[in-house]
Amino acid sequence: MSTRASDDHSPAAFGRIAIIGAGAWGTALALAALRAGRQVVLWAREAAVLESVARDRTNPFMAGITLPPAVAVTGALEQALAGADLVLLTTPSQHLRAMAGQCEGLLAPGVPVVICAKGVEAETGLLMSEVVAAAMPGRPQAVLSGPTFAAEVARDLPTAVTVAAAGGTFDSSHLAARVAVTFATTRFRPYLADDVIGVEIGGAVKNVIAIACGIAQGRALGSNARATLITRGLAELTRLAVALGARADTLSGLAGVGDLVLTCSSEQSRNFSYGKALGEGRNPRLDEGGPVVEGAVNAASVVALAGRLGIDMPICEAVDSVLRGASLDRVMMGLMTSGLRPEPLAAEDQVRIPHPASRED
Ligand SMILES: NC(=O)c1ccc[n+]([C@@H]2O[C@H](COP(=O)([O-])OP(=O)(O)OC[C@H]3O[C@@H](n4cnc5c(N)ncnc54)[C@H](O)[C@@H]3O)[C@@H](O)[C@H]2O)c1
Ligand SMILES: O=P(O)(O)OC[C@H](O)CO
Repeated sequence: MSTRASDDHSPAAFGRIAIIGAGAWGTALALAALRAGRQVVLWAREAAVLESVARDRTNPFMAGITLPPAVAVTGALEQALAGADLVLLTTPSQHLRAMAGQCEGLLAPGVPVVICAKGVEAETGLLMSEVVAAAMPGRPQAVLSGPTFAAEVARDLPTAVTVAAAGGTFDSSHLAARVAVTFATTRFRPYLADDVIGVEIGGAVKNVIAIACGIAQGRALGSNARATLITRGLAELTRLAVALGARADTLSGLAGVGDLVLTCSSEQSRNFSYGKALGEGRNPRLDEGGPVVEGAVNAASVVALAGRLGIDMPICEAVDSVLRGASLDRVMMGLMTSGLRPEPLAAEDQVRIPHPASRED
């Protein structure tokens, strides 16, 4: 049984949490909040989820877990938000704007939201925090990210996350600090950050890199290839984050390296598994209404965002090309034979030596 971590100087925890989106992540976070002693209402969009919960307290998005009666589940958004003092937005990235807009019309002023989706909006190239700022003007917001397979959180396996919110020192009124104490237990440990952009870019881009690692796995390219993709993937997401105003060291934290390593190393990851299927020469389907594969949905928007900023992201570009139908072997050859360059981030744009095996340099 988990116990709540608190002390006399703790920021005030939020008491009643509305979780908007009963996919795997919303379901897992509902259990985490309940274990931390909070009242929880989970909003489900699908009739099939509501029927399944009514029948035997299970959720098709989270196999093998029985929801305790204390997690209230409803299909009525107004009911879910009534009396909430904190709202978690757990819908996938491309639906966040619409859900945030619906919530805004129903939610009391000043109630903060926590963004739990990882991605970049396809139509606008905006980060999730920017989407929410547009859909919920002036509303306090935080981002929760990090290495978190929902199924492990649901089973109460030890997990650490990053909670980021803007605003200087983490005093007791800081939103990140309040969200952290709301969720902290002996099995779920939040860390605080104020670099919202860095945290968001880590979560959005690692999904694309995980597809590349899955492809390498499916192609049996070996462990060296995977370590290279993770390391050079980190260089890519750090470059993009810094260009957007983030701090490079944020990307060495849980929401950067932590999530990148997790997602790039495990078939539990939907992004990694999707890439593996591609690498094996299969044609995996992205089912409307099925489990979300954010990297496949977001590769093009990450590449477009990087392009607008003039940031070189060869691995993300390679994944985007493969998703558009380019030959895997040609794309891999392109990655291996691009110009030779220094490794440290700070110097890598300064020198580019033509690769002897490439006719394009
Ligand atoms: N599953 C995880 O392990 C995990 C962990 C951390 C973060 N996340 C992130 O959380 C977000 C949600 O992922 P998930 O794993 O809970 O999803 P999921 O694949 O388990 O479920 C799909 C979700 O999409 C929702 N959905 C489908 N169509 C919709 C629409 N038109 N409008 C609104 N909602 C719609 C469904 O209701 C459901 O909540 C993603 O951005 C994901 O990257 C997931
Ligand atoms: O299963 P994935 O690939 O969507 O990854 C889930 C989480 O983002 C891991 O932190």
